[in-house]
Amino acid sequence: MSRPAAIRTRGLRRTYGERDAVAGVDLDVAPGEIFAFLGPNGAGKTTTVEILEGFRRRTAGEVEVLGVDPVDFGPAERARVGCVLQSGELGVRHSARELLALWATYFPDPHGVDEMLALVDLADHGDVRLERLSGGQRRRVEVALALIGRPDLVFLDEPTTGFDPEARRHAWDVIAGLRELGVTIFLTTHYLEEAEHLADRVAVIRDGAIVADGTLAEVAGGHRTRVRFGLPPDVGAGDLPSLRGLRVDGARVALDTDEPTAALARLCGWAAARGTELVDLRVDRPTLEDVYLELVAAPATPPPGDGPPP
Ligand SMILES: Nc1ncnc2c1ncn2[C@@H]1O[C@H](COP(=O)(O)OP(=O)(O)OP(=O)(O)O)[C@@H](O)[C@H]1O
Repeated sequence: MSRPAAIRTRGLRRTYGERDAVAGVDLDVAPGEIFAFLGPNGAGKTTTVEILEGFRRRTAGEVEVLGVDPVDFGPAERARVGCVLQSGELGVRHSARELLALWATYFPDPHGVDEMLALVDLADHGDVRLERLSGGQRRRVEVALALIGRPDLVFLDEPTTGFDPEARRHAWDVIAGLRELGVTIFLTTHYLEEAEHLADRVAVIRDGAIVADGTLAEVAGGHRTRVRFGLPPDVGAGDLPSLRGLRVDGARVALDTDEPTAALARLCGWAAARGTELVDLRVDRPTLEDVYLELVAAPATPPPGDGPPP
C-alpha cells in the first residue's frame, strides 16, 4: 500500500476581506521529499504555510497534514511537525542550549541538545545568549529548535535568510541530511538556487494561485534545451530558417526545443551555407530562475470584476 501524502490540499482558500490571499490551491507533498514553495512577496506563501501548520484558519477547501486536518491538531500531531517561523521571536536573554533543553521537554523522544548544536554548527556558541549571536546564528538556533522533537515533517520558512554563503552551504547539507533520515521538508525560499540545490519538487504560487508544480525538471521546462544567438548584422528575421518555436527579439534569437541536435544542425547548416556566424551562440537549459522569472513576470489575468468601470 502506498504511504499517505505528508501534505494534501484541495481548493485551499483564504480570504481577507474581499481579497483571496490563497485562491484555490491544490498541493501534494509525498513523505520524505523536499518540497520548495516559491513565489514573490505577497503571493500567499506564509498564509498557506500557516494554515498547514494549524496557526491560521482557512476560508474553504480541504487540508490534510500527516493525515490530519491541522484545525484538529493536538499535542501528538504538534510533536510530529517542526516549524521554523519567518520572524521567530526567541528569548534573546537565553542561550541556545537553554532554549533547546527547554524545548526538548515538550517532546516524547527528542534529539540531544549537543547533537542539535553540532548539527547547526553552533557547538562553540551553545552557551552564548542569543542577543550576542548574529542574525544567521540565531536562525540556526531556530532550525535546531524545529528539529529537536524528531519531527516527521518540517516547515522551513526562508531558513537561510541572512546567512553568509558558507553558512548557507552548511545549512543545505543539514537539510539534505534530514532527507536521508526520511523527514519531509516543506521549504519556503526566495533563493532559487536553494530550491534548485535541495528540492525534489517545487510549486510556484502567484497572486494566490499555483502557476507551476512538478519536479525541478518538469518546472524548468522538461527536457527543453534553449538555443540562443545574435542575429547576424546582414540577416533579417525573415531570412532565418523556419524552425518551430524560433523567436526573434530585436537582435537576439532564441529557440526552446526538445530536439536540439536537429535544430542546431539546421541552424549551423544554414549559417555555413550563407558564410555567416551565429554570433555568441549558446546552448543551455533554462535554470529554475529563468523559468520562475517568466512565470511571475507574465501579465496577470485580472480577477473577474477587477477591470475598469464600463
Ligand atoms: N492578516 C492579514 N490581513 C489582511 N491581509 C493579509 C493578512 N495576511 C496576509 N495578507 C495579505 O495576503 C496576501 C498574501 O500574504 P502572504 O503573507 O501569505 O504572502 P507571502 O507569499 O508569504 O509573502 P512574503 O514573501 O512577502 O512573505 C498579501 O497580499 C498580504 O497583504
